[in-house]
Amino acid sequence: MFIIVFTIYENYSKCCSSLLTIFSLTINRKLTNRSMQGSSSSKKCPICHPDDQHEMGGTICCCCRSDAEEQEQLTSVILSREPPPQEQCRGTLLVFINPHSGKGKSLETFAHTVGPKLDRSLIRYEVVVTTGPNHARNVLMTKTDLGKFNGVLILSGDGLVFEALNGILCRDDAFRIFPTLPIGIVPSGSGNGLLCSVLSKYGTKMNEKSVMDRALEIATSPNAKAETVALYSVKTDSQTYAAFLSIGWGLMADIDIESEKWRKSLGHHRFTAMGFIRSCNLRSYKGRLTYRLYKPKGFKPASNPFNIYEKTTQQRIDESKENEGDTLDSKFKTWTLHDSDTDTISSEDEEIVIEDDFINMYAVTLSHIAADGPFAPSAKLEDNRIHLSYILWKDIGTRVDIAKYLLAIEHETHLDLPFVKRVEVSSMKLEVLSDGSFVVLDGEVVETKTIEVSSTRNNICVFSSTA
Ligand SMILES: Nc1ncnc2c1ncn2[C@@H]1O[C@H](COP(=O)(O)OP(=O)(O)OP(=O)(O)O)[C@@H](O)[C@H]1O
Repeated sequence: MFIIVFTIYENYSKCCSSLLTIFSLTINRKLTNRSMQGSSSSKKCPICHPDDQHEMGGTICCCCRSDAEEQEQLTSVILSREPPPQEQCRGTLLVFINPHSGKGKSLETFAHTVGPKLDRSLIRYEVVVTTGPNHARNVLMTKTDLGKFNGVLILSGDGLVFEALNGILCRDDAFRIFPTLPIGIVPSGSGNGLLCSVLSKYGTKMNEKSVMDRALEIATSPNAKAETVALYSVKTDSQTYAAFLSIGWGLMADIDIESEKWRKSLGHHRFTAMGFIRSCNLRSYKGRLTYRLYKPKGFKPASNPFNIYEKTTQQRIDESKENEGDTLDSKFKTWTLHDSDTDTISSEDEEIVIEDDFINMYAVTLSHIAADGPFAPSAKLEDNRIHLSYILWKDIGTRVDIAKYLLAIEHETHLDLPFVKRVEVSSMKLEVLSDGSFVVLDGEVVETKTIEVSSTRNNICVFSSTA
């Protein structure tokens, strides 16, 4: 009884705080609009004041301007900035801005904060404002001068990072580019697990402001460093992907995807609100999960931090070629799987198969999936093991257990609950045997009935600290 009351109370208070957030955002926007209206022109806006249309020359105020117009204006501010002189500049970034990510503030963040800071740091940039899904992917897939950049900066969430990496994966030089082209993130999306995992390693507090402040500092610093983050090979019914964060199916995947409609209004509170609804309306799904337990097999992953502006990507590629010699070139043509086919399979390496009714299956490769507590506290950036956890229908008592599980995630105690099974694996395969849920890879829905994930010895590099 206590738990029910407590659960309702906690969720109720969180819902209230979310409603307050919406309320304050609305008020804030109205106040901002009003103050801008007042200051912009003494003549009245012809849309706000249709009766005064006889008054010629009034400019349309910002609350009447469509989002598209606002975006166009911010884009032209960004594109018209004078770059620092080539001879003084420390390096160049390729920047992707998704104007619709999260609360839709990324253009504003770049125009007013990131751009001016990069200018002061003498860092040049080439900006791509993404016009829709696959824009960033196509640019990275086909760009012939990627080698001239010191890094890629992304103003969006994990979704655009995933898309960018999979654009690179389509290139012939993908496995040369991954470890030499650092990815920086300014958190503008609603899910920023990669950034939070990186920042938490250096003790940044996991709240929206601290994460944003630190991310801005690193993204615009001439002393920024990048370090290794493990990359995973994923095969679905029809495609191969590169992934860095998570594979979900069942409860948590549903919460993530079904709450997307509240992305703009609730921000990250959308997970709490949908979690509450879904634990009241619990569903289970039939599936077959096959995995192999992780063994280090002599692999010792390292962080390998380096200064981003000391060399361009091409210089880093050339340097690694010199150090390795041409004989190893084939290693950079495709994935280097952790469990190679040539390994002798011992009895401990055997695959374990579970066919059952699942409530949740969630596997992560990094510590954080969002800016709250870590989902897998023992996960390390460079380490290539997959932290798999799942809940079977037969193992839970009542649906209160699920509410307890969702609340426990915030307090980092979810993995200690008796009905949560967890294992560290080097490969896993999920076969979906009933409809109704989503298969979600790094926060993005993938249309498939089978998904196979393998640890690899490949890595990307991510902006992580300042010297
Ligand atoms: N201009 C655009 N309009 C609509 N979608 C876009 C645009 N540019 C990129 N996208 C797509 O939007 C998705 C952005 O996801 P991302 O995680 O970066 O942001 P987000 O706001 O946190 O989204 P989500 O909450 O869905 O994860 C990517 O899949 C990308 O392909």
